[in-house]
Amino acid sequence: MAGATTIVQLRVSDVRFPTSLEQHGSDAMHTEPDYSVAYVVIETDGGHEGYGLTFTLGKGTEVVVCAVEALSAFVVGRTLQEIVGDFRAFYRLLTSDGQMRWIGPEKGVIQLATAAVLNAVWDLWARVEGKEPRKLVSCIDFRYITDALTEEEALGGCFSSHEEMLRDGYPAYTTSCAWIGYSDQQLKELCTKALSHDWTRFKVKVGADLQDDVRRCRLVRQMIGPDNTLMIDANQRWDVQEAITWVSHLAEFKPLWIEEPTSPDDILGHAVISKALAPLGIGVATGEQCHNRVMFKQLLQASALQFVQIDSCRLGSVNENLAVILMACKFHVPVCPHAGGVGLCELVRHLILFDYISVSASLQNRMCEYVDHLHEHFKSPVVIRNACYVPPKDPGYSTEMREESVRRYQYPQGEVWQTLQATRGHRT
Ligand SMILES: C[C@H](O)[C@@H](O)CC(=O)C(=O)O
Ligand SMILES: [Mg+2]
Repeated sequence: MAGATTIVQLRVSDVRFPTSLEQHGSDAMHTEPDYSVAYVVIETDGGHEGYGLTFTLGKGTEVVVCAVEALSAFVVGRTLQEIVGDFRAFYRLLTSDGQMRWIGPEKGVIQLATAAVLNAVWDLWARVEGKEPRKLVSCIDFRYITDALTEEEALGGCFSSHEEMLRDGYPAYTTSCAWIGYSDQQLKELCTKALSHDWTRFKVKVGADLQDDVRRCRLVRQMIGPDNTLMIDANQRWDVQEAITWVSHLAEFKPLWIEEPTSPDDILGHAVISKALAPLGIGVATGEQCHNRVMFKQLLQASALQFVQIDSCRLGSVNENLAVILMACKFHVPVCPHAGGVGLCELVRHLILFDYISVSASLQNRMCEYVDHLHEHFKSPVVIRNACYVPPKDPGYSTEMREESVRRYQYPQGEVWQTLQATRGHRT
């Protein structure tokens, strides 16, 4: 790395997209999401910039913005070299401040803010220089997980060639055909279109009404045929026994997994559901609201999930995602990241390529979520070829948004929101 680079400024914006107008992103628990981000820009004295974000659903983004501002004092004035020279210590500084940790620790709003800030640091670092495995493992805080994974074990990973990824890409599945607010007609049209673009794996939102679920799953299964893959996602709608009963009614449609059947905090509940559904050939997937490595450790130790859904903006950035990817490998559970939202596909492709090239060296039962909204707002948007993620080429973590997008969608002063409020009285 060149000479010392001091971070002199951190800016954060509340950027919201009115996706609820067309029910994009809707599910049984989040019926009208406005996909949003707390968007962070850090600037160095040498004129370098790093970009970071965390994903939100509209209201409350202002709270995350406030938490990012509270964390900025740990970042501004430090050199990049100081931070990445002992990234593990810096992660701990951010998450373990003797006063601030009281509003976490490592969970909720403060953890989302940590992700946004650290994603910006990773982006800055990746723009400035390359990295090697020992360095990456040194970024992980092993506190609370050494009973499941030690640093020595983490260093002994498998390695695979990146040539295959450059040639074929990383397999993806689509969630864009079957949000809960979409009509049956929309489902049909979107499935037809996706099939014509070589998609073979489809996720359907369920959990609001059983008869609707039966009809929608039947429709999608008929559209995609018996050989393509179907997943279902309840977004935490049920109690444990209710989940087992409800999903058993949907078993005839042969879903590969039920995602987030119950509270994301209920590890033993997930274990009970996993055990009950295993004879039906249905696995449990969870993680998009799993806020730290310790929760994932317990889910893995309790055999409570069969698919690990890391999230680039829910866990404390790359540092924690690396820890979870390595633990999942040790427990032989495939990582199938959560993506979509705003920018999650852009970020997560880096993590999934790391999993394949440096950790698992396997594609068995592995695929990464894809949602086809809002990529146009990013400077290095995701590229999908034959239903696979194409490896990114630009330096950095692909977190940089287009300036015009940030300006137009800034909440509430951006012109998009001003116009919506004036013309349609869109709720704020
Ligand atoms: C509110 C979000 O759109 C959520 O439904 C996303 C999700 O569960 C998924 O992509 O999986
Ligand atoms: Mg989900």
